[in-house]
Amino acid sequence: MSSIIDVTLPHTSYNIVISPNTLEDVGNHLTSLQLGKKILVISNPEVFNHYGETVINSLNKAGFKVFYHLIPAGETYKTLESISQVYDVALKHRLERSSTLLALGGGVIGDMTGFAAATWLRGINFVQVPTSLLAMVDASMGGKTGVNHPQGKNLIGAFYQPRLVFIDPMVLKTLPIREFRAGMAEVIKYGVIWDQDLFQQLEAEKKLDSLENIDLEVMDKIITKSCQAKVDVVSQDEKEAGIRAILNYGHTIGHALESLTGYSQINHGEAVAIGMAVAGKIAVKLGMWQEGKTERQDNLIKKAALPSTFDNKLKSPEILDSLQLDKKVKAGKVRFILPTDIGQVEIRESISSEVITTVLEEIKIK
Ligand SMILES: NC(=O)c1ccc[n+]([C@@H]2O[C@H](COP(=O)([O-])OP(=O)(O)OC[C@H]3O[C@@H](n4cnc5c(N)ncnc54)[C@H](O)[C@@H]3O)[C@@H](O)[C@H]2O)c1
Ligand SMILES: O=C(O)C(=O)C[C@@H](O)[C@H](O)[C@H](O)COP(=O)(O)O
Ligand SMILES: [Zn+2]
Repeated sequence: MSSIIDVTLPHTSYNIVISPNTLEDVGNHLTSLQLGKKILVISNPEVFNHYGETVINSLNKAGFKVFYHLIPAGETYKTLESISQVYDVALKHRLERSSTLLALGGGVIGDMTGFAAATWLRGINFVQVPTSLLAMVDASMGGKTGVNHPQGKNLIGAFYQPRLVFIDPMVLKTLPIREFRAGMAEVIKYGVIWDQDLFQQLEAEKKLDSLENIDLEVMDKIITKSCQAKVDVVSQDEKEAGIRAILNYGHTIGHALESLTGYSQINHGEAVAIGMAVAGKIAVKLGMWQEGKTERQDNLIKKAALPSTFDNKLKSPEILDSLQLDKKVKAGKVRFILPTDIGQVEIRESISSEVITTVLEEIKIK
């Protein structure tokens, strides 16, 4: 069964279409958007080998003139250099203001394609066809686009909304298991910050560690509920002036771990899982929520076979330093998103370095 979530924002609106087994129809969903004829598909070789032909045939059938450009897979390619190559291809094919960049891939491809679309000719159309669980439930919607700086995650970017997000959950069948688990981290995040029903549904599942262990209908519901949670938040605060910061739960520490390890040792979802474990423990130390609730969160993290500890090669002082580059820093103060209940969080500043260091030391692999 397919479902549509409407995203209504002050200056634009678009649909998130969740439609299992219908990737070959993606072109038809674009015909009503009044796009120009040219579409440049941005993907990586892994994803393109699986789904490139289906998507390109579908776009051709719907009357579009299609080009493609592949960027090697991985977070280490989420750079300005990769964006520069997209510009060169856009120039070569004479993309116009009415042309479209279509992201076919995970969050790395989606964030970069969105940023290229936001900046080429000062803004051309952008469509998301997310293929990883993480991109389906989070990265493909809401308009955060950009690339990493060697010292800090997503430091370069723009808010730029897609015209359509088209999700076919069946493509998850080829997603490597480690990446499936990474997506589960953001799903668990929504349970903690926003949707206690989702949290309880995740608790009711025996396993969350692979697609094979989850009924397909349940998986579709998990994806839909997660998208709805993100849309509920973003539609109240498109550019993170306030409440949207809660979507950053687990990311304060998570992003620091990703950048300090060169974007190559732990993936984004793993970093967020560790970050949520840290945030839960900080909240307990501050008396904001109870040990039992941290355990419930950490059990979900474990059930998804995600990490909640990290290697002790990283020193707490360098992690504390890296937190200063977080985009939530305000007037020089680091802000954390901390849980107060299942389904509820608060934005807190002035958490002492001592509390953060104590928790970091507690959760390190000894
Ligand atoms: N813009 C946002 O709101 C937002 C939200 C969350 C995360 N992000 C960003 O998203 C990125 C992480 O995204 P990700 O977890 O998708 O990582 P990713 O894009 O690196 O994809 C993970 C891996 O899975 C492969 N893959 C993807 N779909 C596949 C499929 N169906 N079959 C086979 N292989 C497939 C990719 O080739 C890649 O090797 C990070 O850069 C993070 O910062 C952005
Ligand atoms: O959409 C948001 O807002 C989020 O914070 C979602 C996060 O899962 C995502 O990783 C986002 O890219 C992080 O944003 P950043 O502003 O901290 O780079
Ligand atoms: Zn994230």
